[in-house]
Amino acid sequence: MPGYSISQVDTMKLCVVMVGLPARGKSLIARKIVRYLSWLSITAKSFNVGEYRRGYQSHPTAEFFDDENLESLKIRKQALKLALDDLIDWFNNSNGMVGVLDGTSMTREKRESIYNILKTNQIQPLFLESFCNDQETIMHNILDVKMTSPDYINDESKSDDNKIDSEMKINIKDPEFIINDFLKRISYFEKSYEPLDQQKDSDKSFIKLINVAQQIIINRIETYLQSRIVYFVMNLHIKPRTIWLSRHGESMYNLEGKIGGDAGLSPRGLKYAEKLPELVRQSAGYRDLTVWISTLKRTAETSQHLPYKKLQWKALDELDAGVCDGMTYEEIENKFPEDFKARDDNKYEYRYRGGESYRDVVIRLEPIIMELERQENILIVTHQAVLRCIYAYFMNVPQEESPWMSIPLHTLIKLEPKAYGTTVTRIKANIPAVSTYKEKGTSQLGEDLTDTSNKSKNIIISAKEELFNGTR
Ligand SMILES: Nc1ncnc2c1ncn2[C@@H]1O[C@H](COP(=O)(O)OP(=O)(O)OP(=O)(O)O)[C@@H](O)[C@H]1O
Repeated sequence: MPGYSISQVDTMKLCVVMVGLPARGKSLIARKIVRYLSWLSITAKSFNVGEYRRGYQSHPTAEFFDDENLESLKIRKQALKLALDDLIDWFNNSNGMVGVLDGTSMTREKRESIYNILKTNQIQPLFLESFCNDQETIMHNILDVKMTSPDYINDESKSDDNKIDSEMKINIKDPEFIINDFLKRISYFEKSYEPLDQQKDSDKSFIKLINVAQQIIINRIETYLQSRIVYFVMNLHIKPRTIWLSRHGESMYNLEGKIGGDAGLSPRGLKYAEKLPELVRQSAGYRDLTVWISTLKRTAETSQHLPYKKLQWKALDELDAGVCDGMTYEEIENKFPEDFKARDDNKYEYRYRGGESYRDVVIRLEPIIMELERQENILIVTHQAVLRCIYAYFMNVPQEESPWMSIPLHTLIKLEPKAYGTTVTRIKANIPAVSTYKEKGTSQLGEDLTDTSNKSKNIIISAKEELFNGTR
């Protein structure tokens, strides 16, 4: 049986309607909401109105966004209509639960019309405005994401450079042009912008983020799902940060092929613990960071030489194998053959007798993810299954694939979340360890490194690699 999840709490379809001027982080927030909800098994999808508009006008200059330009106004209205149509289709035909309409929804009149269309289709609207008047943040955002926006960058697949150049009559890669053009675009939007207002919009459910999360106004938050979204967006920040992930060093149980338990480290595991501070220093420099470990001995031993503040989290403990705790996979296959097969068939949902499933682990990790969103530089030393779940959140790995990802021992993984993706670097310690990877359909441990057909297993392996030799 799948565990309890927030997806079962509200049955109502919900549409988050983004509101705000360009370069206010709307798309970024929209994508993060979708990633967070999908990780919690809530079917979510974002519909970006700009992408629909690009179907008609791929490289517009600022004047395209002038409301007095009737020709382009028609195109913009059409793009919004197509995005809304697709969103409603998705709710009706793909069991959608939370859709995000990622446009600007500048005026009260436009929002009212979106509100009515959604209500007619039994979809609950939740407006989410990112309001920002801090010029430094706006300029940072333009430099961060708009210099590489498809609006300004030539799409190779269209390969008609001359046409685009003549349409825009500019050098599309000129940064100064992009900044000025984008600022002009914003000024056109400003002419009609009507921010959400506590009095005028008092009948609507809305969240208003002011200057990232300096101030937050919420209005008519009525359902559990809405309140989860409020809580999530409240915790987002835009400061640069890095997250390092490491499994504990090789344990005595790992050597014996046993799962679970609370064993200490093997001699090679202890060597990894000794090398870890150097590995981290090499990657983090002199940044201050906090180390999060589980309550199990092997993570405490692994982190013992790290010269940083440490926090223990029960939620970071390894997936509970219930009655199979302390057994080898071979023993499990002999003693519980049906369970062994059931787990291979659906590893995400399978719950060990008296223990946990991956889904259960995800649910207990939610506070960890929330806290990670709030924090800056964190190193997490934890266990294979837990690490897979955390990695899946940052890298948007689908549930059916995440339990099969390969995360080897004695390897430090560096995640750098950026505006539109996360950079991964894998740093090997060069200290041998057993493989604890179990392929589907066998009880033997070890990876077939020549087999490149298993997409999920290779997700982490394909990350950029850095071999650490301690001499750099
Ligand atoms: N709450 C926020 N307020 C201001 N900036 C933010 C916020 N959240 C994220 N950002 C920043 O916004 C940038 C991403 O901008 P994004 O493209 O998502 O803006 P947008 O509002 O969707 O713009 P457009 O309307 O042109 O599509 C990133 O640099 C990110 O750091």
